[in-house]
Parts: sequence; C-alpha cells; structure tokens
Amino acid sequence: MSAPVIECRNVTRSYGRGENTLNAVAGVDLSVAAGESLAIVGKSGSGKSTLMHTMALLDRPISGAVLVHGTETGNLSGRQLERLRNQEFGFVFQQFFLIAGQSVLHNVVLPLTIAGIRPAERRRRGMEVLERLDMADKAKSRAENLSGGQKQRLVIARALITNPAVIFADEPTGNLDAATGQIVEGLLFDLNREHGITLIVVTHDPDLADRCGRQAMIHDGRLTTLTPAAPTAVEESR
Ligand SMILES: Nc1ncnc2c1ncn2[C@@H]1O[C@H](COP(=O)(O)OP(=O)(O)OP(=O)(O)O)[C@@H](O)[C@H]1O
Repeated sequence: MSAPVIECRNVTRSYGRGENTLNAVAGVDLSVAAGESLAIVGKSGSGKSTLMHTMALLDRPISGAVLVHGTETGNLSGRQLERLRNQEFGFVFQQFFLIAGQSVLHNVVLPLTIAGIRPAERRRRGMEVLERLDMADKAKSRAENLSGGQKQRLVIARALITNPAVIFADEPTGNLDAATGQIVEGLLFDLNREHGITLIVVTHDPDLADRCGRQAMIHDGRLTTLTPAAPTAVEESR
C-alpha cells in the first residue's frame, strides 16, 4: 500500500462561537492512500463539504491535524498553504468558478498564472491538457459560451494543469444531465486509474459513490462508517 497522501488526525472544524458553536466536523480520523478513490457520503448538512475543505487546506481545523505527504500543515502560513494547494491539489466543484469574458485557455491556465509560470509555457501546457480532454478546438472560445459538460471538462483541465496528486470533486456531476454526468465521471475515474491521481469525491449520488474504492459516511460531523476497511490503493504513477 502507498503512503497516505492526506491524513486527518482527530480533525474538528466548527462554525460560530460560544453556545452557538457547531462542530461541522468532529474528531475525524481518516487516511487517504496515494492513488485511491474515496467517496465522502452522508445526508445534507452532515459535514461532507466542510471535511473536504479541511482536507484540501481550504479551511483550517480548530483542533487536530491535517498531514499532506506526511507533513503537518497546521504551522504553515497562508501563503505556504496556498502554494501546497496549488502544487498538489486540483478542484472540480459543482459550480464551475469560471472567469466570464475570458477564453477557455485563459481559464485553464489560471493555476499556472498564479504560480508565476511564463506565458509561453502556460500556453504549451494549457493546449496539451485541452487536447487530452478533447477540447483543443475550444481554446479560444469564451468560457461562458460552453455547454455544461464542456464547462466541467474545462474545470477538469484546470484541475489537471498542475499535475496534481489529488483531485477533490464536490458534487462534480450535480449540474449536469445524466449522460453528460457519466462522461465527466468517466474522465475522473480514468485519471484515477490511468494516472494514479487520488480522487476524493463528495456526492449524494450512490452510483458515483459505488464507483469509488472506499466510502466514508459522515453523520453530524462524525465519521461513522468507512468501507471497505482496507484501502484499495493503486501504485502512484506520478
Ligand atoms: N460558513 C458556514 N457558517 C456557518 N455554518 C456553516 C457554514 N458552512 C457550513 N455550515 C454548517 O455546517 C454543517 C455542515 O455543512 P456542510 O456544508 O459541510 O454539509 P454537507 O454535508 O456538505 O451538506 P450538503 O450535502 O447539503 O452540501 C451544516 O449544519 C451547515 O449549516
């Protein structure tokens, strides 16, 4: 089995103060092996997105620790967290978070722009990833003019551009019709299987959850069930 790419140790994340404090995630221990696929499931409001955001270093836990490749992240500065996120993680959320008025290519290379990569290199890598997702002919189109499925493919291209170790997907097919959702789902699992990218998916969709190697069930912020007990990790191929 590969070493954990992400490890949560007794992670608690709360909202509000005093008697209004709500532990949206409470004492979660969870280890994700490199190359596995994990679904985070549970009822609405159970804490799935909060857990994912905490694992993805978008939110800090109020207690406990999140380790990435074995490194404790609690002492990192905001800038260091941002760099780690940008290098290691890709994000595919239900809302596409596209910059309207800008081209598909501009949107795809955004993480490289943030990382300070030069324009020629950005363009080369942007076109490469768009070709991989069969979207090269749309490179110059305005992002807002794409169909829903094309937008989500753009988002996957943007998530892939930094060659991430982990893709976090929060209801990735939630805004898509069933057929388009299947295509996007297929793409995500191909990346997991063929490129060893770890996939962590928050979903209400039982079929999508079933395609993942493991399922973590969250109830009132607590991890209640983890199935199967042993991770089905594939070799990391990065
Ligand atoms: N920014 C916030 N401020 C205050 N409370 C919040 C905030 N974000 C989430 N919560 C609360 O934390 C709890 C967990 O929310 P979270 O979004 O993680 O659940 P979820 O399982 O992802 O829900 P859903 O499936 O509906 O998206 C909920 O009770 C929610 O109301």
